[in-house]
Amino acid sequence: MIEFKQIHKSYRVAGHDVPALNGIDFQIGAGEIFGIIGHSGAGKSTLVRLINLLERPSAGQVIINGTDITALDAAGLRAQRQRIGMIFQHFNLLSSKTVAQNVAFPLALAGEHGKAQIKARVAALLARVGLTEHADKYPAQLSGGQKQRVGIARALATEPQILLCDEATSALDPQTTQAVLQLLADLNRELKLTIVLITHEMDVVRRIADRVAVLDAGQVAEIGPVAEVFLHPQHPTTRRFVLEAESVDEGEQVDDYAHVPGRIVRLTFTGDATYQPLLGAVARDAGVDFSILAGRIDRIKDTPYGQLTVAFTGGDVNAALQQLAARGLSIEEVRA
Ligand SMILES: Nc1ncnc2c1ncn2[C@@H]1O[C@H](COP(=O)(O)OP(=O)(O)OP(=O)(O)O)[C@@H](O)[C@H]1O
Repeated sequence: MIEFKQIHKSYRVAGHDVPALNGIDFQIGAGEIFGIIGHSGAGKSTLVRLINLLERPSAGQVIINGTDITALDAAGLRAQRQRIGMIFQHFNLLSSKTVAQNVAFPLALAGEHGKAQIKARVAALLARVGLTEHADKYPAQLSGGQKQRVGIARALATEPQILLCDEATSALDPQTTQAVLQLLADLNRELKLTIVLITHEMDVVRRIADRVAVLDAGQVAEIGPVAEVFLHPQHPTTRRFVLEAESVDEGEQVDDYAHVPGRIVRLTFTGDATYQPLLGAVARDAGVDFSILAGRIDRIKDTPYGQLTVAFTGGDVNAALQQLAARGLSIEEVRA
């Protein structure tokens, strides 16, 4: 478990303190995939770099599995860092070393492994990330997705319990992003690896994270299970991220509905309800008509969800909405 306790961090720039984090106080559970999302300058990189003490807090504590890492001595910190892997947006591979040598590097650095042992471990890691036949190539000969797989294999070499991902898919195309996220999700399950990923893309969080914290100006604006935060965003920053992810312009949409008669609501279905014919049954029962103005069915990690914007006319609309709510749908009024 990773605990941030009353973290403050400022940078000293030209004689002035520039605040980056302002009272961060939350926990990340062991084995979780935890997303940290925020706009540029929100403090994401600073926060994630506190976990391996690439940055030190100005005040507060970072506690990992009960140990206050801000209080460790140099040897303690070295040992702690081996239990934390990190991958980066631009991969940070050594260009003069082969794929296998890049992956072997942290093992050689740790100094605890013999040559044969390193060779076997590197082979196993490369097989796991699907790069066996690229072992002797140099980074420049690989695609972006392959480079990030090398980054992942290298980060996992010392068998860390925590993997930090700093915009790890931001330089990749959508298809490659999907494959790398799938690999991270599989590794999380297989190795019970805790994954902390920072991103400015809600879609990355939606695909693999269990929980998310939305950072805004150095503070946590919103935190919770991804489905909750994504489907019912409370903070304006979160709403903006969700709308970006869905390519929806809410203002435009409401204007478009100006000529649509009836009461307009947004219905959110999750889990099994997503595939049930609830809307038709309830409409028949309450004697209302409905027209669907917008809709999507998608997944948040493994949970299917549907969101429909619907205009109800005629009959007893209140009764229809009550019935839908009773069946577990959540209902937001778009226009009364
Ligand atoms: N080494 C540094 N020296 C001075 N100021 C810094 C340093 N690193 C970050 N900052 C400042 O701290 C604040 C938070 O930066 P940080 O890089 O953590 O944000 P971020 O959310 O990761 O942004 P981005 O997505 O652009 O990387 C910003 O105001 C930034 O200018």
